[in-house]
Amino acid sequence: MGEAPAFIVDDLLADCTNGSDLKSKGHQTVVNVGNKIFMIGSTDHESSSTIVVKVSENSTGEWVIPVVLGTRPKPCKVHLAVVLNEDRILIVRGDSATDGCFWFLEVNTPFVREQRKKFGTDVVAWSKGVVGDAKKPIVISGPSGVGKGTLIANLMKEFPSMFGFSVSHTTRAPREKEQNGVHYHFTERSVMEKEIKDGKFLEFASVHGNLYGTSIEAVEVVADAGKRCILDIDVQGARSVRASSLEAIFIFICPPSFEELEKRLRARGTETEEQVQKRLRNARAELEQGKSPGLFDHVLVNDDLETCYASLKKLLELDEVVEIIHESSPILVDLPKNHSVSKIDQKILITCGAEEEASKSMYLLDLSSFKGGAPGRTRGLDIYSSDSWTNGINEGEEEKLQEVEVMEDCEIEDEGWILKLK
Ligand SMILES: Nc1ncnc2c1ncn2[C@@H]1O[C@H](COP(=O)(O)OP(=O)(O)OP(=O)(O)O)[C@@H](O)[C@H]1O
Ligand SMILES: Nc1nc2c(ncn2[C@@H]2O[C@H](COP(=O)(O)O)[C@@H](O)[C@H]2O)c(=O)[nH]1
Repeated sequence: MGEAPAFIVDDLLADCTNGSDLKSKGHQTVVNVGNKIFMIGSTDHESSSTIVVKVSENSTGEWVIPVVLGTRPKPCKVHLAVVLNEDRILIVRGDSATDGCFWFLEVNTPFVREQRKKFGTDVVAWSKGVVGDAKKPIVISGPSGVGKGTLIANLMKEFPSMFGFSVSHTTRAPREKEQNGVHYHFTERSVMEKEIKDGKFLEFASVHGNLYGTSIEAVEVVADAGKRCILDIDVQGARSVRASSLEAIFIFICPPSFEELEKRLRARGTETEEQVQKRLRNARAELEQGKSPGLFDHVLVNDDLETCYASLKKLLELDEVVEIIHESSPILVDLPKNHSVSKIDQKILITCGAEEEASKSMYLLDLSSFKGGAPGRTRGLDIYSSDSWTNGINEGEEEKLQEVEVMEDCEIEDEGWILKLK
């Protein structure tokens, strides 16, 4: 039997208050997860550009605003909320195309639990849902001067619509041809330290005397553009990403010899002698760490550039790919206030329009193979509209879905914030 969905406060208010002024309080949903209640949405008196989250312990009834991580969805006229696996809440925004429609509010995932310890307070994290199975991000590491940037530039040039570069933050000064926002976000140390403290970074490390880091946004921007993200980060960063929930492919690039590495670094001519010495000292340690068991999935030796690039393309299964740019046409989920939702296993059926309406439409959201999550996107969602939804549902499940109780009677207490099941 499926779980009951969250309560849509607006709808409940409409059902239960017979037009009292409680109805005018913006759109919020209230959901119970474990011993906590989450209010998601905004009220008329909250002029926020994003959906607000409040949390209350069941026992206290007092609302607090938790630390909210990740890019947040903008408020919308109507949304629905469904608790999934007791650790995240699915939010379906009513007025967006599928690429901005599905959001996950993580309330007790491993990432959130880890952040809660770090902040010493309640933490929730947003992760945008991505329809379809976007390919895993690629982490490329290796000592300075080995040719990571050159290999990445080749990939981006040959497959511009397939790959996007994760633009890191750094406190180092820009080189002559480097552009802010393209090669790096060049940042003051104090600003970057504050942003790290605020949880904006997926990973960061002190590298050759400067601070470098990948913001969550840098990775999300690439995913939003429908591209596969490439991260050029040092071994410490790769270790942090490995420990995070971002599922990626980890590739280590080695030089053919230490002498050749030194030659390339000097020939590049971007560092002072002192900096070259420092980078070479660090390179010895990085080459050792590159061998750490379980850290890298692939090791490539960049001796001849063309050969190494061909090997990189082969392991990314691009050796026989010719880039074709095609536009996808997303399904538009038009979620009116008048909707209902049912859940069975990992499938969510959204019915728009009243039962008796001839024009009612249905969407089936299949979450059975979702992956990833905060920090970053939740990938692998499938959506079927009423014309095609039987494609996404197994034999017998259609009947089971219809058995699910959609709404239950409720009582409103405390101006509609706390809802009690009868
Ligand atoms: N296979 C190769 N053979 C010879 N030179 C190479 C090869 N690959 C890259 N180079 C050259 O080596 C220099 C360093 O390359 P690149 O800047 O790509 O290294 P990197 O690993 O990105 O360094 P960093 O980590 O410092 O950013 C560049 O001048 C580049 O043109
Ligand atoms: N941990 C991270 N390392 C990063 C990041 N961005 C770049 N790097 C690594 O720093 C060194 C030096 O880079 P350079 O541009 O100053 O030559 C190199 O190994 C990069 O891979 C990051 O966001 N996080």
